[in-house]
Amino acid sequence: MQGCGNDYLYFDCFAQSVTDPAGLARRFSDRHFGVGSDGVILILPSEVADARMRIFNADGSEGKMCGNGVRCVGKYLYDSGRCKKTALRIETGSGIKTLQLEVAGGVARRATVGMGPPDLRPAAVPVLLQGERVVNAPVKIGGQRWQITCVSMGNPHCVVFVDCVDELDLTVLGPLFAGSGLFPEGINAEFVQPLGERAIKMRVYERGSGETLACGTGACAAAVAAIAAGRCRREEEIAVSLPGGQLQVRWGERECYLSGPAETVFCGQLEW
Ligand SMILES: N[C@@H](CCC[C@H](N)C(=O)O)C(=O)O
Repeated sequence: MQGCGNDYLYFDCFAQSVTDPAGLARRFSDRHFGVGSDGVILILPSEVADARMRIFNADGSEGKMCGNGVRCVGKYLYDSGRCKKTALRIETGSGIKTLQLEVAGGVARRATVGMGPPDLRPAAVPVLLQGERVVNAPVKIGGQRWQITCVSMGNPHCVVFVDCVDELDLTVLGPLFAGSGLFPEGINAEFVQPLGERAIKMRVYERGSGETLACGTGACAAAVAAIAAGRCRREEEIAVSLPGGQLQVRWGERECYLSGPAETVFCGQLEW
């Protein structure tokens, strides 16, 4: 399934167990020698919610949360009949997320997720700035000066505002940020071009997967950073344009809400 082109291989673990999800992700995420994906997501039974999800990046590392993935998990639960409810609760590595599905023609097409409160003082902030609110903080990465805003959406994000995202070479910049030594837990780096008070355009270099067509937690982090930096208005829903499509983010009183599509690409069986 994919959400704005952020594609994962999903395994229904209600009826089977996957013993080596990290190895599976490394083997089958490869776009030439595998199936091709940004990683693997396991859909598991939960004792406290309708289901539990675990996300593994393409390099086998485990993430705590995936905004595009959790929408697809909701779609799978509904479409497969495992949980025929439009209001769902999914357990993730960063807590239980609530989902509201939009159904048309008998299948779930879109979902809105309560992503939890953003944290502008995340534990995984750059070592130099630990404990501080990191908004437009000056740092030097790759011999160049940048202003970074750090946001945790259950996973770590570093947001940088730029004039034009299309001009950037993320295959160079992404590894520079990741390898800067500032982010002990690794980092999802979002490069964001403000488009007004209610819209931003962004590209993302994800921890463990490289550049992806979209990142749900990243879209929330970017919108929160744009509001914190005074570039967008908190009262408005923010349209986030990504290479794979558009997501909507609203920073409500208590938490962030992420809305966007969820689509099935194909179903099949893997022999491994
Ligand atoms: N693409 C995801 C985030 C996946 C996990 C991330 N790479 C990490 O390691 O934190 C999303 O849609 O949020």
